[in-house]
Amino acid sequence: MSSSTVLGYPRIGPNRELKRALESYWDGRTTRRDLEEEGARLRAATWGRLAGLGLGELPSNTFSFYDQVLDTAVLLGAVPERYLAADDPYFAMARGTDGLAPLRMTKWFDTNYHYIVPEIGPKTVFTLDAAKPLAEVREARALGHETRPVVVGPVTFLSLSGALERLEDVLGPYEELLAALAREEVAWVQLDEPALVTDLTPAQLDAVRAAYSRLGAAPDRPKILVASYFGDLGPALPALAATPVEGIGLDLVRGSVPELALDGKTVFAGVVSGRDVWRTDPGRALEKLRGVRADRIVVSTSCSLQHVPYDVAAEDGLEPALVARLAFAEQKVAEVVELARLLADGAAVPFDEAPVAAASVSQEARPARSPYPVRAAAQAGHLNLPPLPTTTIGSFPQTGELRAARAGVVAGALAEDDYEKLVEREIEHAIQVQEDLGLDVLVHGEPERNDMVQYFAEHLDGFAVTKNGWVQSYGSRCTRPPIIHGDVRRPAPITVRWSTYAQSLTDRPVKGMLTGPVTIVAWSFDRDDLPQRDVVFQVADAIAEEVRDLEAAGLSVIQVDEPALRELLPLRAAEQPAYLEWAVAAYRRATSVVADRTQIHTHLCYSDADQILAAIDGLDADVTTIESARSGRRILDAVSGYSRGLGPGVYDIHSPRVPSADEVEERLAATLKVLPGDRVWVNPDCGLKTRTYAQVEASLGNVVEAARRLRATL
Ligand SMILES: Nc1nc2c(c(=O)[nH]1)N[C@@H](CNc1ccc(C(=O)N[C@@H](CCC(=O)N[C@@H](CCC(=O)N[C@@H](CCC(=O)O)C(=O)O)C(=O)O)C(=O)O)cc1)CN2
Ligand code: MET
Ligand SMILES: [Zn+2]
Repeated sequence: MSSSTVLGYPRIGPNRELKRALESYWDGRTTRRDLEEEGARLRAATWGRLAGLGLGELPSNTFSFYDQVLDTAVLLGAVPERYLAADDPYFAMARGTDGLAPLRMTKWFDTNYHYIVPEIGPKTVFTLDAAKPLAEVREARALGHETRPVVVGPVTFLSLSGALERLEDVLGPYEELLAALAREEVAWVQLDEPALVTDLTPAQLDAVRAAYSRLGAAPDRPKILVASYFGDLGPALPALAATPVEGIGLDLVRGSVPELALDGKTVFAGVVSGRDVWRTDPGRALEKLRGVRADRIVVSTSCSLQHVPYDVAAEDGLEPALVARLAFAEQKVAEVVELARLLADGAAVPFDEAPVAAASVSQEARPARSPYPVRAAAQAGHLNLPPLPTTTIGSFPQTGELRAARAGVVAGALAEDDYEKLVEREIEHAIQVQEDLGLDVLVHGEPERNDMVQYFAEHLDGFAVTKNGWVQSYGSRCTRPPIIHGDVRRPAPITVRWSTYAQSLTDRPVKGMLTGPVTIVAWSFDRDDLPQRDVVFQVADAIAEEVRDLEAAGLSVIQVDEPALRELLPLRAAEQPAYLEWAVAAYRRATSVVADRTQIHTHLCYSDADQILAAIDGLDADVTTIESARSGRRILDAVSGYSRGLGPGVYDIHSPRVPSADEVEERLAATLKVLPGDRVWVNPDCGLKTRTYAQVEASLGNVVEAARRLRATL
């Protein structure tokens, strides 16, 4: 007999109820109690929905007020001492307070979800605090649902914390957790181990064996499901199979059906993708399910559904032909249930005719730009910038007025013309602020954009956008990833009118501002009938047209952002060089169309730029701005001697804190120790859209001041 389950479910709420509850609590408009109550309502609604759809086994503890890795740190008692005195230590770790920087945040594997990086030192004492998973189990039970609590497993938790050597110390609390769940008469627990699909070091592989041999030997415990996802387990599969754990979760969408017979195990077979929005072909899924050799099969999703929106039924603006191909979380749950039924019935289901499209990508090679020194000289003559030029990453604060106005246009309550006038006023304001502050290369501030990817998707053929397809990116922040369903083309210029309007207001250079092809595809749901590379190249050609038009319209500096370049890096090292080669080629295809005197900037965030430095160099941008404020030394060491313009961020924009001029000066001085003064740019870590104008003006004022002080010393 087969059953059905999902590894996790979205938690932001079908109408972003959690986002609103969090932000009103953070603003002091509601209490912690109100927030808890909203959380309970959302969990109850999710369990009710999953049970109503006929799902066999329900997960719990997949809800979080901020992030599941942070929740696991709390579960293990790994709360750094300095946060304990805060009013709300949990959110102090996640977001910081006036006097306290938050913990670092970074990307969850190759997704656009961000987790909080636990801070674990040699002295961190692990003590179990199982309140949250126990409370969720009881809460669900009171509603009539038995559940399988989900917790990040020890190997992934410690690998992401850079503290694998603490394995022995952390296993005690995990054992106590198992015992507590056993006392609660919980049948199964799910330990998430996505780190096992990456290239494991011998130490990590030993850790897998040690951890699951020991937890498997615990006397009183629920059955253990070790859930892997985002790829194949590789050598971790036989290692796990040799331990006493009862269940192994396999991603059979990214990974393949293993040869190994998993005798004595239950396989949670992830045949419904948690990473895309396409319906599952039942014929193919059944073939995979029938290929799995195990004692028992539970039909499942490839990973948590937290990476897809709630419900296709909430969309009324999409083409019916597209809707027929789509499955969001609700629809995916129904698919899992139906596949379990078909498998149990031994039904014969034919394959869909998989449509295989032909890529309409021109393969014509573009001439490379002149060597950097030639370009640099042409640009210096043309732009006439001071040493240590100051700039920003592109976005200025997205005001409530702008958001409300966009909502008004969508609702038909505000005329397009009035909206565009508002955007122009916003640009005038941003330019005025930058001139007053004395910045050197200005931006228009991106007020016309709801999001740096969705905005482009709305103006390109081949993309569909949703009204309510929100997916959590971090904390209360969400995106609506566009859906790529056809060949990408640019029917008309997109940003030119806003950039030229901004340039018309000032004598200083304004940077045109575009999102790069890799990032546009990475933060969209990709089509499933073309290789990703071909789709990225189509987008690159569309962006190249925009770059050409911006140059022709008189913009001398054009930034093409690629913050997701690192994100799409395959998890297995063997696949990385091929990816980096085409990703870099796509970027050059988008940007190599300009004259020498036009300066191309790129921007990447996230602190592990050092891992792909060769690729960043390969982009061949004249100026690269990167995040570095929270990982300063390491990044500076990595980029020392970089041969083109570089702007390591001088302050962290994720926090409302205003950096002092002294602090910025110190960072700049450190940068000048490793990079020649004529190459260094001065800028924040990333865009300013999540900040307020008051914060931005104060911070940038200090940045300009620090740059001036240091210029005097060059
Ligand atoms: N796609 C993407 N991924 C990214 C980033 C990014 O900028 N974009 N940055 C990095 C960090 N991730 C981020 C993800 C989201 C946001 C963010 O600010 N999201 C906004 C939503 C942006 C948006 O789509 N805004 C729309 C809709 C805004 C909205 O909520 N409107 C209200 C109505 C308007 C009102 O009265 O306020 C509603 O629908 O209820 C708009 O401005 O038009 C949010 O969650 O608040 C920031 C960073 C990495 N990944
Ligand atoms: C996540 S990277 C953001 C780049 C974009 N130009 C901005 O300033 O918001
Ligand atoms: Zn950024």
